[in-house]
Amino acid sequence: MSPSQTPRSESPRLISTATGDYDTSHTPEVRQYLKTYGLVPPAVQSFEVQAERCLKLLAMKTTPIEKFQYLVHLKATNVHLFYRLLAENIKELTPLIYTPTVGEACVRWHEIFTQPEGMYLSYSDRGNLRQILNNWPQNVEMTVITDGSRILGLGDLGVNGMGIPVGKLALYTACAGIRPDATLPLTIDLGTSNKALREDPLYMGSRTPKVSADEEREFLDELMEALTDRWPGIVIQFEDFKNPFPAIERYQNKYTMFNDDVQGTGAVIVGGFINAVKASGVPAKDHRAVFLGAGSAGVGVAKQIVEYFIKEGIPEEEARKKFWFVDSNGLVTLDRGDKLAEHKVYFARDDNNGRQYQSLARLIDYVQPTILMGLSTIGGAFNRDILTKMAQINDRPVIFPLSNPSSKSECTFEEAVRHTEGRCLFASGSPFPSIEFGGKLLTPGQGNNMYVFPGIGLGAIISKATNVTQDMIYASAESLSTSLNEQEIADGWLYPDIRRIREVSVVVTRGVIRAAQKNGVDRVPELRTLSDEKLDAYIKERMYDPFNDKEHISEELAQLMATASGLSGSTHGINGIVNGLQQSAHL
Ligand SMILES: NC(=O)C1=CN([C@@H]2O[C@H](COP(=O)(O)OP(=O)(O)OC[C@H]3O[C@@H](n4cnc5c(N)ncnc54)[C@H](O)[C@@H]3O)[C@@H](O)[C@H]2O)C=CC1
Ligand SMILES: CC(=O)C(=O)O
Ligand SMILES: [Mg+2]
Repeated sequence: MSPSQTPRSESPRLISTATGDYDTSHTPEVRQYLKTYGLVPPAVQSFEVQAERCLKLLAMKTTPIEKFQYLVHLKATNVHLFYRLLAENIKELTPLIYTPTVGEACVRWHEIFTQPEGMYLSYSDRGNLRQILNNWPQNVEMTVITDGSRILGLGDLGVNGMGIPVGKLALYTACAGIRPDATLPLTIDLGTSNKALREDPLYMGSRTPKVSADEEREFLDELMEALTDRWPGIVIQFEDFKNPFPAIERYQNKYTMFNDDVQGTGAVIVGGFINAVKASGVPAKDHRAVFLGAGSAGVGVAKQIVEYFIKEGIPEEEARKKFWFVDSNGLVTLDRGDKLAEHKVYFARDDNNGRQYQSLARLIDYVQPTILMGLSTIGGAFNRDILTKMAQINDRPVIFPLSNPSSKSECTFEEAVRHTEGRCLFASGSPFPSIEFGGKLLTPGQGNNMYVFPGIGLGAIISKATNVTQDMIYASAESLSTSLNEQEIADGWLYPDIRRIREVSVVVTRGVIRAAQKNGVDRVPELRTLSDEKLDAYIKERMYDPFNDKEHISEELAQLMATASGLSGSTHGINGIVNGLQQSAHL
């Protein structure tokens, strides 16, 4: 074919975002078809060659933020290549698009912004939300919403919080294969309590203080209705709200929604906790947990551990008493003299005999806990003294510093290992490197909701669930705990290798779908009769594969790609296609 020939068809073409059109892996025939012939350098390049260039470019960037920006650019210009690169390097790249780097990116969002990557809806837009949603050009299956009011452990960052929905949804695509063009990062601009941002000339949100709780509720009522009207079947994840409880209460039985910080975090920690309990050698009934931080994540985690204890045969009243919470005012007790937020009351102690504990160290002496959880946003709070105490009390202390990003982690992996003589059962919210200790290579667990939210979302989408029930959330935890392979179990890991996240997400998705069916909230009866094996195959088939994007490609184009690769009519994936491409000479 000569470059001057017209393409064989005007439409339909690759329509996702057209960002894959300039992919240098396309053959001359495909370029002709896409009308990109001559607009792309002549050589046809395999993914391996493309990846080599991307990784070299990434290595040339000296700071995490520069690397983050390069990956934002890659996603905007070649979405499939971005996801191929991410799939092949998930362990190395996740810290650059998610915690910890996304934390710094959000803090500096107003300085580093180059292009919009989602929707912004402001309080002043109320009354028109449904109409504004029409401006989003694609069909949406999954949205992540934040109001930016508690971004990781970094406080209220207003609309700078957009990095979080963008990062979470990139993981939805990378980990569970939700199509990138079916995701909507959504930031609602309800004002911010962050005065410095309000006064910064580069800040891109409203320069007003945060609206009241009543105003927020009215706005969210309109938004939830608008979203489900515009995209019936949409799954809505709430993320990083300072006070997430009213929305959970109000919407969980009305819409297909969940809150990731309360419910997703609870599930991921139960998933690892089940394995930690087994490894600790201490039966569930003998565990005692001290939590530093009694916010949405802390209470969400503890509530789900209570559910686990109950399933282990421990009565609820006894299970509830296994928790001691410390917040910024000390041990949470019923008689400490301040008005407790409603979510803390369930775990507030009434057996403290009037004694109030301000110091974590003294509380540890008093409780003698087997478990220490950190969801406090206080970096370094698990200091040498605290860790040493935990090691003195327990053979295998459970140490979970879960605050994000890394700077807010209550301790590092190295500190936990060193001060517990390598005996701790450890998971942190942000990743830490493996370390050598006592002649062994020790690898930390990452107790981050990224292990479950992709499967919760995909399970709800596939089963067309009317609601995300608590059983679906709990099922994600149980499924996660069973997803470790023999080697991971033998090595004493609490969570599976993140490099297997797509396999793990299939297991989690299946568990979530089965729970939806059990609760009768599913709307795809055909899936009920499938065996687990067949359901897994169905889930995998449904997942977007950046190496072999079959959707939104016309038959003609698919044929053209397959012909070029010598795989006519087959869907063997990019590797097959790439091998073919490498052999085909450019014109
Ligand atoms: N690993 C994971 O998957 C997740 C981690 N997180 C992290 O958990 C942290 C907390 O999140 P939320 O509970 O939503 O925030 P939050 O603001 O609702 O709660 C923070 C809690 O820490 C307490 N606190 C603050 N200063 C303290 C101090 N000096 N001593 C003792 N307690 C203190 C507060 O009183 C409050 O109870 C954040 O860093 C967040 O990034 C949250 C969700 C998921
Ligand atoms: C991981 C997460 O959701 C958080 O730190 O808020
Ligand atoms: Mg969060």
